[in-house]
Parts: sequence; structure tokens; C-alpha cells
Amino acid sequence: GWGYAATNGPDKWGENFPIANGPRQSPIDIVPGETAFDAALKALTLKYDPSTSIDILNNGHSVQVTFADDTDSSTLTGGPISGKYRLKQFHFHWGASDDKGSEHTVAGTKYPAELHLVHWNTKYPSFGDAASQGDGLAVVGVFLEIGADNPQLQKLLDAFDGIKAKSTQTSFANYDPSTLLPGCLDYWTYDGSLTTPPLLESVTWIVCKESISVSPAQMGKFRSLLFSGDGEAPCCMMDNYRPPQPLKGRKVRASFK
Ligand SMILES: O=C(Nc1cc(S(=O)(=O)[N+](=O)[O-])cc([N+](=O)[O-])c1O)Nc1c(F)c(F)c(F)c(F)c1F
Ligand SMILES: [Zn+2]
Repeated sequence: GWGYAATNGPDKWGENFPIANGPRQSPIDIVPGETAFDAALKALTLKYDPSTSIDILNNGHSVQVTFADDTDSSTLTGGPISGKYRLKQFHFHWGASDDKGSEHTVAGTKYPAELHLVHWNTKYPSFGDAASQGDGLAVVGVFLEIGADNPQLQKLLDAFDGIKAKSTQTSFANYDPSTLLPGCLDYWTYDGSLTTPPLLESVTWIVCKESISVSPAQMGKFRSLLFSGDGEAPCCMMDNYRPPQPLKGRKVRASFK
């Protein structure tokens, strides 16, 4: 299957997923001087209910926290989207060292990690249906920047010991992902895709301008997870990011001046 190694990584994904070379692929390099402020863009409204968090999973590509999405308890509204989108999961992308790891870049700057909160449009009956529609998904991206220890992140990292290997998971209840959001929710937005196979072009991307902090030791904890399964030769989970893709004429709008 696909991964991030030289043999099955981003340069090879087009062999099984031809949309990899499509017109609205993600991530992209965001160049602030080339974005357009859009006064019509609304503020983001993220309403998350901690009781909807279910479990934390090493899915072999990232660490993912999954949420119950059978009711409108944890939703995204406002921002560039119309209607209501439900939170399905959040996960991260990170590097082998602190000088890389994010998927989106800002005028070429790479951050050590990037958080993705994946939501689906409730005008469709399920996540799977939404994922195949041009307006089906909305992913909020938050950059992690090296700085002080982040206590909210630490709750997550403390659960990693039970999910080191691929396809392991443990219950992870009462976690409020809004504690991972920056204080200011100014954002850039553009039409894009999933950044992992199946690379579906169904994502409205909402990338926060402000980052949250992560300490070097906390970054080390992310890198202690494994791509490999129990009983396989251990392979540290790192550099699980796709590099920026061609903009192909797309406009990036800013919610702020
Ligand atoms: O659920 C998905 N979550 C997901 C997205 C991204 S993402 O980086 O592409 N993203 O959008 O943030 C990264 C990771 N991850 O763990 O690294 C993920 O687990 N992907 C996904 C899928 F697996 C399918 F088989 C499918 F049919 C579909 F529609 C999907 F959308
Ligand atoms: Zn992602």
C-alpha cells in the first residue's frame, strides 16, 4: 500500500491514484502577498463536544483521534463554508527534524508539524458520500511551531504508549480538540484535496494563520510512533507529509487584512 517511503511515497501515488496530478490538489505553498482579503468571509465557528471523542488510533500513516459523528454535537459552521459540517477525526503530519513536517507551507516556510481537523458536510448522508463531493469535506489546518511545552498536546502524547504500532488503538474519551486551536482564528482558504490517498478533490481547506506551540521533546514523542506493525522491523513514523502541489490557477483568500 501507499506510504511515505521512496518506494511508495508521494512521488509514486499517481500510479494508483491518477487524481494526484489533478487541478485542485493539496497541500500548497501559501504566499501571503498573493492572497486576496475577502470581506465576505465569515468568522469560523467551531463547536466541539468533548463527549464525542471516542478513540486514538495509529492507522499506519498518522495518529488519529476519532469522533462520534452521528449527531451535530461537534460542528464547523461559518468561515468560507455554507451549511454545517461534522467533525469526524483529527490527525497530524510531522517531520524527522524540526525544520520540516507541515504539509502547507507559508512563503516556503515549513513548520515542524501540522494538525488537520477533518469535517464532512451534513447535506450528505455520510462521511463516505461527502468525501466524493466537491463541497463534501472541510479540513481546518493548524501549524505547530517549536516553543513552550503544550499541555493540551501532552494529554494526547501521553496516550501514545498504547498505540506505537500500526493498527493499534485505545479509547480516548472526553478530549476537547478546541484546546488545540490558536487564540486567533484568522485563516486562509482555498479549494483542494485530501493530502493522502485517495487524494479526493473534495476539501475546502481552512488554514489558520496563527500556530500553536510544541516543544522539541513533544516532537520527539510524535517520532516515537511507528509506521510498522507489531512483529515487523520497527520504522519510526516521521516525514508523513505530502509536499506542496501546483496551484493551477487557484485563488487563495484571506479572512484578515
Ligand atoms: O478519512 C480519511 N482521513 C484522513 C485524511 C487525511 S488527509 O491528510 O488527506 N487530510 O485530508 O487531512 C489524513 C489521514 N491520516 O491519518 O493521515 C486520514 O486518516 N481519509 C479518507 C480515507 F482514508 C478513505 F479511504 C476515504 F475513502 C476517504 F474519503 C477519506 F477521506
Ligand atoms: Zn492530514
